[in-house]
Amino acid sequence: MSVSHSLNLRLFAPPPTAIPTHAHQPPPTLLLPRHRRLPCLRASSSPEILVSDNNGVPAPPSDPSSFEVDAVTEAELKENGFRSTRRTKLVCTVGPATCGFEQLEALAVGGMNVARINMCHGTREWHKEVIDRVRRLNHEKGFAVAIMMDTEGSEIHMGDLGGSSSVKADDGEIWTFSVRAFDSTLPQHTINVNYEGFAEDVQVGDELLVDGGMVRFEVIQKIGPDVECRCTDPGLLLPRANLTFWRNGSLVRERNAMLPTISSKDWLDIDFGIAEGVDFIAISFVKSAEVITHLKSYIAARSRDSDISVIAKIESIDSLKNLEEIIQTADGAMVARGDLGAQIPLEQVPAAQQRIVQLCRQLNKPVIVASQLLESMIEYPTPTRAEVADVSEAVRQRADALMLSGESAMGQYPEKALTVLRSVSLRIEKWWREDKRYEAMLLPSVGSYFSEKISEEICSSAAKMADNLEVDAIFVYTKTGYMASLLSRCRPDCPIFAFTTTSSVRRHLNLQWGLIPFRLSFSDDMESNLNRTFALLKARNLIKSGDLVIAVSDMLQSIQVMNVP
Ligand SMILES: Nc1ncnc2c1ncn2[C@@H]1O[C@H](COP(=O)(O)OP(=O)(O)OP(=O)(O)O)[C@@H](O)[C@H]1O
Ligand SMILES: CC(=O)C(=O)O
Ligand SMILES: [K+]
Ligand SMILES: [Mg+2]
Repeated sequence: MSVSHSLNLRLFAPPPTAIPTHAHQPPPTLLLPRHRRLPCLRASSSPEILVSDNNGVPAPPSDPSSFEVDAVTEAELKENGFRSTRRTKLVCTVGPATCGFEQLEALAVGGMNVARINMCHGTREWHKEVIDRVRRLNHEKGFAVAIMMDTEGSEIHMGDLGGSSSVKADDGEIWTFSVRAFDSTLPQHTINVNYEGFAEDVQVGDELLVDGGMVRFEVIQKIGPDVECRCTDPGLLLPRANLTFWRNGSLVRERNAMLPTISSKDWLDIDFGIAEGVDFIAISFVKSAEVITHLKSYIAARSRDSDISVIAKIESIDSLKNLEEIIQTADGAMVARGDLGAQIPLEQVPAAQQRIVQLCRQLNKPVIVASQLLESMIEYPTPTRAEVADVSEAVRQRADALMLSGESAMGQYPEKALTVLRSVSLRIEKWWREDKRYEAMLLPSVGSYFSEKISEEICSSAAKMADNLEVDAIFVYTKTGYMASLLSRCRPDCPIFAFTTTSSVRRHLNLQWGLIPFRLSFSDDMESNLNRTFALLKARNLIKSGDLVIAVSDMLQSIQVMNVP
């Protein structure tokens, strides 16, 4: 059976026949089976994976076989079929444990969708090498791994540990926190602090928290630029770990509230990110929406055709206060639980996470849940049960992406940690589909223009139809990626194949839930696009005759339901 039904909603150029221009108007036109009327394009003998340009430059539209999908997606689709592809996306922080080409390749093969570089650590030259390697990987192997640059932000943190990757602080030990610049090696039990005003601001009796309480000290004495502290909660000190100090049970933040969100060093890093053409810039310690607006206009002025997305990291009390407008202004958000847990009581972090994830979905912005998902795997090859439960909860909340930090940057088992994220995501997604455990979420309209509202209606209808008809996949043809994001937002049961014309949009879509992005040069003629896609996918055994597909497009604003011929 090869049946196709189509509903076309055209806003700007209505053809002579009566075509409804509004969802509330007369019933959709049901056209006759399409593929009987159409010659199916023959698949070229073996359509090559088009090597990615990786700078967002579309492939020449004249190339008829231009089609880009990575080997891992391809293998996954072939092995397990559409239904069991992973919907939750995975972000890996790249550090000394994973910066080599083979290590990066292993992560890409393991499911890394986005590589994060943290400008708190390493030099720009180091980061440039990582970016170049990821680019090469995309170029040579057809991956679409996006690059996210994370700014340092101007919070108080420790310095490097004189070359050590970590140092143990034991109970009762006396450590010196100092703003002095030591020119040779650090004296024993001494930690550098980056903030000049540190010794002035802290008081004897204050509690000093490293990484939000992973290690705790009590301030016992101030001697000029040095602050002597006693370790009260032992643990591992990591280079450049964040520091907060607490007095009478509250966070002391008058001083660091004066520090700018984007420091002068951050601006240089941002210039670097723009020059390198990273896909996402994640801004640490965002306090208000203004800083996002400011950064976006800076990026726009610096690179006119840049499509760098700005991700707001929610990791401070102020960001929670201004949450809605921050998310509204940004292109996405990160639940940065590491620092967030240092600013609000730990028991409030889960509720904050749930609120941020829900709000992002309502506002149609991708959201990443980050930090300590598999913290114990920095040292051990298996996660704790509690960590698996935490990952499951983030997947169940249907966050767009999960992120590894220390686990992939400097841990001993980066690939194993990624495997855990992948297998837990797959299992929970399956459980949730089979048991229909999700609560329906009210998704308010987000578009400002009528055409955007039509797109929203089309996508929510298509997603609902896909669930009710149990289709195998939704195909979306989208130049900007907007229609794909609207479909992803509906979190349908089936995967969404997103066909887009540029590598840059393809990489951006790689952060969003349920999207399998392909680069394909297509035309405004949906019938020929569909036939070409079917031919290309069939030639690679990615789909087969009879698969039920819903296709939508942002050029035509249409919905079509059909069996693959
Ligand atoms: N480029 C790098 N070079 C060296 N070490 C790194 C690098 N990136 C990360 N790390 C190590 O991995 C750990 C965890 O990384 P992560 O990106 O979470 O940093 P973080 O310092 O906790 O800051 P943030 O709050 O920005 O996440 C770091 O504390 C650091 O020890
Ligand atoms: C990711 C990050 O910055 C944090 O958790 O603090
Ligand atoms: K950072
Ligand atoms: Mg942080």
